[in-house]
Amino acid sequence: MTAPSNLSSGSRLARAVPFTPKRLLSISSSSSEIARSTTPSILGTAKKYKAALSAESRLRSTKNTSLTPFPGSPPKPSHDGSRPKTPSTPRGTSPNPGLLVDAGDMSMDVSRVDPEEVLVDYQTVEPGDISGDLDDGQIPDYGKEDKVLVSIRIRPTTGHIAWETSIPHSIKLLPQHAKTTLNPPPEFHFDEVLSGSENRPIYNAVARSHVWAAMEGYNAVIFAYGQTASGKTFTLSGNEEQPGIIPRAMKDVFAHIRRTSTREYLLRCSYLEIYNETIYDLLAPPSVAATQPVQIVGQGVLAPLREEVVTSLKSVREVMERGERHRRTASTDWNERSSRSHSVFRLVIESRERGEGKAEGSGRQTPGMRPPTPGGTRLQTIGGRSVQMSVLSLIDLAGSEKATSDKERTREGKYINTSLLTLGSVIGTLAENAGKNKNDHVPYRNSKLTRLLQPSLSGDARISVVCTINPDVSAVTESTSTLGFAARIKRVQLHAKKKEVVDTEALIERYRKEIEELKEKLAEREAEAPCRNRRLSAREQIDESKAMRDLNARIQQLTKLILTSQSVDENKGDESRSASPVKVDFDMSPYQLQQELLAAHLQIESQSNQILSLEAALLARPEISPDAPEAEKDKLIAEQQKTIRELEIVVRGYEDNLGEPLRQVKEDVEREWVARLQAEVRQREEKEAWATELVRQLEKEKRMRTTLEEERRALAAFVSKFDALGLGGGANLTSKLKPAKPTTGGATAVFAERQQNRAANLVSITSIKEESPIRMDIKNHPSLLEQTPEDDWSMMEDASFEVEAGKLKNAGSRRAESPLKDVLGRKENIPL
Ligand SMILES: Nc1ncnc2c1ncn2[C@@H]1O[C@H](COP(=O)(O)OP(=O)(O)OP(=O)(O)O)[C@@H](O)[C@H]1O
Repeated sequence: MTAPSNLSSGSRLARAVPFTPKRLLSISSSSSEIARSTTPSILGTAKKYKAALSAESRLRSTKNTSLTPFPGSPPKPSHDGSRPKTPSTPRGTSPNPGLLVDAGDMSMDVSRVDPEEVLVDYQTVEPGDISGDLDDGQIPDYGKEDKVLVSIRIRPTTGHIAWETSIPHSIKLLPQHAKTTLNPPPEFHFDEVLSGSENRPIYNAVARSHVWAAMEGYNAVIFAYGQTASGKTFTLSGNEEQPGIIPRAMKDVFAHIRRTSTREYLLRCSYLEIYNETIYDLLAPPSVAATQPVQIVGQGVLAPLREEVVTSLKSVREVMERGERHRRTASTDWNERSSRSHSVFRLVIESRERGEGKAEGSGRQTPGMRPPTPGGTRLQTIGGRSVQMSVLSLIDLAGSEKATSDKERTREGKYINTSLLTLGSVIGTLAENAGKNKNDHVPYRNSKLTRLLQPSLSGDARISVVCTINPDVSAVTESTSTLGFAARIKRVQLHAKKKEVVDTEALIERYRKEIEELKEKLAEREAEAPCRNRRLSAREQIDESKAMRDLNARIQQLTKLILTSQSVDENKGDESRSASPVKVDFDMSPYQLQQELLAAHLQIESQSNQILSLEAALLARPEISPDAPEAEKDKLIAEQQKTIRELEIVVRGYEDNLGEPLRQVKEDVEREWVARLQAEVRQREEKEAWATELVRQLEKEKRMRTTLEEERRALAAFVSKFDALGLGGGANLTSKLKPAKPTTGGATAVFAERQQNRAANLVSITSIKEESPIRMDIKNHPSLLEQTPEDDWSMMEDASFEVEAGKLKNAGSRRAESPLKDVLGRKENIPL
């Protein structure tokens, strides 16, 4: 299906909506004097909502039955001049004094009423509150819990349409309207793409699931975003014929209560606007609102903020009407009644299970006794019935716009555009963080709007966004920008959780009761155990003891839970806290925040230590409550004494039967091993002494061998010299001197004799070795003199090192008288 047919078939299109910007009555717009009453209140739907309106409201609704004039048609002049003036006129000087009186008369300020008296349940909802097309009996599907529900609403136009839509999910710019023909224009896909002037399908598609989620305990936010005059207010507020999301949501709230017979509700609403970066309370008397702007004091916590308790659709209507009257709207070049501020309608829904009868005597406290913390629950947790709390926020953003011909409007437009730009960059960063799993800084603080939305945008709410666009060719740039915003917010990740405040005292009481019951059961089983075990098979006995162990484990677990709940209770201060208790003040300096964080860390640490020591103390103490009967205490003491006696017997038996023999064995073993160790040490010392001696001898013999070698060489030189001189006989000398021939008794003979002596010496050394303490077959081994120092010593086994000290000594002394020494001693006799 294509857009033109679709868009032009909208039910309201018979009354074509010219969208071309027009200067509207420049005098009235510039003077900011257009009465608000020219626009019918969205709540002026007396015919549709059956509940009766107050006389005051009726009077107003009869005045305001005319439809919103479409841009282009001249605004109706103010009849009574009661319209609150646009910003140039302070709100406190509203010319309608009746408004101030109304505010006081009709209000049910939550701080002045007893919440227990204004509870709503299925019995108190009037059938008229839920009649009509909403109560169709279908409970909506909540959709994707972790994603923002993003829908596009295309307003009808009589102009030339630039967009092609494939209802219900996609929209694409017609190629001929694209800035460049290089790339085909992108196709955008959303959860819903809707058109036409019917508000009911819009509500069902984009809001109903979120309203129900809020009733079930989730925070929910529904907001409209788009260019000025694209239909945001029409979508959220609607008109008499086409009530928008807010009135339909309120009707659905009561429809939900009507069909939930098990719970009772406390509903309170507030209405505020952000105008030129200041938050104003639309429900406070204008003089108060003007002088005391609302501050954001913590995550989603606003003060001072008037909250009105509502008990019926009629009361919601009255409250909303009051707020609507105070909203700032003005005629601009594009919209006859343009919202000049962002408006936020909040409904705080608290609920708990319905109890039996009234709350008297059930622990409830009179209002005022315990002042509620800002952002905390008003409803008390009674008798273990926890309180669920959620906030439904319905936000009509001001529209982005170009500079107008009016100075005041241009100034407002700057603020509007800046806060929308900040919203865009916050959404962009959140989308980026979600897509790339990053944690980049999100600039929430750059505008009041984003600060207000921070808890929701951080993921603590279910969010539905309706992006309204004008499909006209003249608005392609703005519509493309709106679709870009819609595409980005679709990527934001949510993780909204139900908020529940638990009545810890009741919980602890419940745990205590369960422990008592379990202990009784355990005692019964233990008492029966002796005779029962005789009857049971081995298998059954195992099962039985497992069951006992399970009972014990459950008792331990419950006792731990009591401790944890108690410590939570001690820390909760003066008010039951919600499950999301962290309230950070945005205006704190980083240093203050650091200090807070440090203090919180220390507190957590000391608490966990406390829990651990308490657990240990609990485990160590006998399992009996202090207020138990004396007989029970005596019984426990007797049992403990019996256990101690048994343990003593066991210990004595151990001593008698095992202690003594074990000691003897130990002593024997010790004695034996000490003797062995000493022997080993002795042997090792002896081996070391022998090795040292051996090394010493080796060195000595090496020296002797060197001396002998030198002597042999000297002798040989002497002999050859001697023979050369012919002194030894037998040698033919050719010299004049004619040396004598060596004779048989000459030097050669002396040399031969000396060689013989040397051999004899060697034999005598060998004989010394035979007496060595080393038991080895020395005949088959070379003597130390014939060995080089590098020779392998490893052939000497340990066994051969049995030292006989005497032999070693003798050998030593004999070696001192070795014949080698004779040879050396006779060296000087050798003729040179
Ligand atoms: N879907 C629609 N069907 C019929 N009329 C519509 C539709 N959408 C918007 N209009 C009409 O167009 C005019 C401008 O709409 P509206 O005031 O809701 O725009 P807006 O986006 O809230 O503008 P602003 O940002 O300036 O407040 C109104 O007269 C409204 O009745």
